[in-house]
Amino acid sequence: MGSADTIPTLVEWAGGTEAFGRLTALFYARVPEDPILGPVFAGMDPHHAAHVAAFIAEVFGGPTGYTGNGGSHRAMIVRHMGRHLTETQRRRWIDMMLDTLDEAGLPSDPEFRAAVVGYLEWGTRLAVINSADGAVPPPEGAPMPGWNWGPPGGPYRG
Ligand code: HEM
Repeated sequence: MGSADTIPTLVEWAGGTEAFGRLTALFYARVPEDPILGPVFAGMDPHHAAHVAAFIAEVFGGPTGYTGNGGSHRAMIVRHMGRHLTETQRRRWIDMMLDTLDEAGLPSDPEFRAAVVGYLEWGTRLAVINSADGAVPPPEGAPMPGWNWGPPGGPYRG
């Protein structure tokens, strides 16, 4: 974690990539029993939770655990294409993710949660758009998105 005069990345503030591993493991363990999300993720890759954790941690300023293992921004988008995700499914995904952030013990301070919610709104709405007919994937080599603290600028430390 950054010293008092440096701004930590969102991953550092959360306690490292492992915190996101905890989050997605809990989330995707629950998904099969959910009446709305269960069918969407039927046949999910067994490594799905770990891949999503690596992706989010990389976006949040952590190590290159997704692109360093063959993933890319484009590959992630392609995984959503043709799935025709609905607003109901998106909303359920984000609602469950917000509950799981609490259960997995990720930081609950206003600055961290504002940044995370902003990202989840952005990312889930893009997932829906990219899952619709006619979506065009980004080019090979398109950079991973990066997310940071946004307007609050960093965690509040008194
Ligand atoms: C911020 C939001 C999201 C992120 C960061 C994200 C991330 C990812 C990633 C990284 C993959 C590829 C995993 C791999 O490489 O194996 C993936 C696949 C997938 N995502 Fe998302 N996703 C998001 C939102 C959503 C939403 C809202 C839905 C549905 C309601 C969804 C449904 C799926 C499905 C069905 C797959 C394929 C799973 C499989 O068959 O293995 N995603 N997502």
